[in-house]
Amino acid sequence: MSTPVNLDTIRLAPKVLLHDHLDGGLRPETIAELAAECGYADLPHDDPVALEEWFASAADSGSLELYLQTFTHTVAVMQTPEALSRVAAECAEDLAADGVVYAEVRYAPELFQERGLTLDEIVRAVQEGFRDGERRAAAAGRTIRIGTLLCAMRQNARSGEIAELAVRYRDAEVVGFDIAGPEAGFPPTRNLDAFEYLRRQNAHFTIHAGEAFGLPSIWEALQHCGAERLGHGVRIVDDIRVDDDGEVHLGRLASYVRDRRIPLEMCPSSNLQTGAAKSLAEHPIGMLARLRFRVTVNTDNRLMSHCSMSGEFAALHETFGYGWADLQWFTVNAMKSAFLGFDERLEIINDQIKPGYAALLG
Ligand SMILES: O=c1[nH]cnc2c1ncn2[C@H]1C[C@H](O)[C@@H](CO)O1
Ligand SMILES: [Zn+2]
Repeated sequence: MSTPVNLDTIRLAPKVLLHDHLDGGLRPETIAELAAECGYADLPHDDPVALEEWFASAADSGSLELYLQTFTHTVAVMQTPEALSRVAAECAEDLAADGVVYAEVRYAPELFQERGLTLDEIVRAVQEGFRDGERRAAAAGRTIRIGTLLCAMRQNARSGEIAELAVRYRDAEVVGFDIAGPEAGFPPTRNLDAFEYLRRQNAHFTIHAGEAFGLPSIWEALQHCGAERLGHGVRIVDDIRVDDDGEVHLGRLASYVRDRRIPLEMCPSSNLQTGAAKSLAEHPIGMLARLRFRVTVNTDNRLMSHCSMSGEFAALHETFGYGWADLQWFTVNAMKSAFLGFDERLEIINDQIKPGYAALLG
């Protein structure tokens, strides 16, 4: 008999997460402790419970720009190697405890240089933290593997340096590159040199696009920059028309995205906060999944968006009625789209994902 689908059982299901920001997923207690240790006095609250509520409500702003302002406080307490390693280790532990078996976690190294760390010191500290967290998760009976994506911030002009950094650490579990930050006014083509360099290096990258800005940003990300995946990509629905009789028409860009199986890193809770979608029921993920786009489900920022991978799956189950077969489909989509080698992706699909869902399906 099939196991009922609810938050507790979803936690047991193997899950894959491709879009999660390291500086968007700190434990509130850790923020409070790190702030006290490093003398950061500008936290809106010292109490972790109040802090947790503050992040979720401040991020629930209706605009990406306001949402991003909340990161000032997490970034402020992540300026030493010890703090970076701790945050990374806890991230791995928390994801593993939620049943995530493979995650790609991203962050922008350039944000952690306020106290003089070099980019290499930052990457090494985070990688050590992830390895430590993977070991601690294993000791607690959970298997997780974390790949890292390095982000360049769209509003800065350091994408070349960060792309080189990602390539330098490609054999140390840095699996790719991304650009993040405010979308309007900062088209991805500003970073063309970095993307061309990455392509010459046969390196992987995704681009935040089609979140706060429409189709032109998706088109540029794919056709000018060569992105392999789209961070969010929700606005692709602007190129899909549904007639009154229900007939669906895909424009050229939407067709391209679906035909080429371009993975969409969709982050429903985050999109509700930034105004990219009005409600989960109206979120384009429903239509895009129905049309069999390569949809993946992600958290974006577990702290600001007050969510978890299991929570996102549970909300989708409640809103769209998705069952285990659908949740497995999202998970396999994500694993197929990961920036890990083909053989390693296949191993996780065959050894962890399929048996995990088979047991739940009964
Ligand atoms: O959803 C997002 N869109 C664009 N940028 C984002 C989003 N979530 C987080 N960021 C930014 C803020 C972080 O400081 C940075 C790197 O993780 O990425
Ligand atoms: Zn993001």
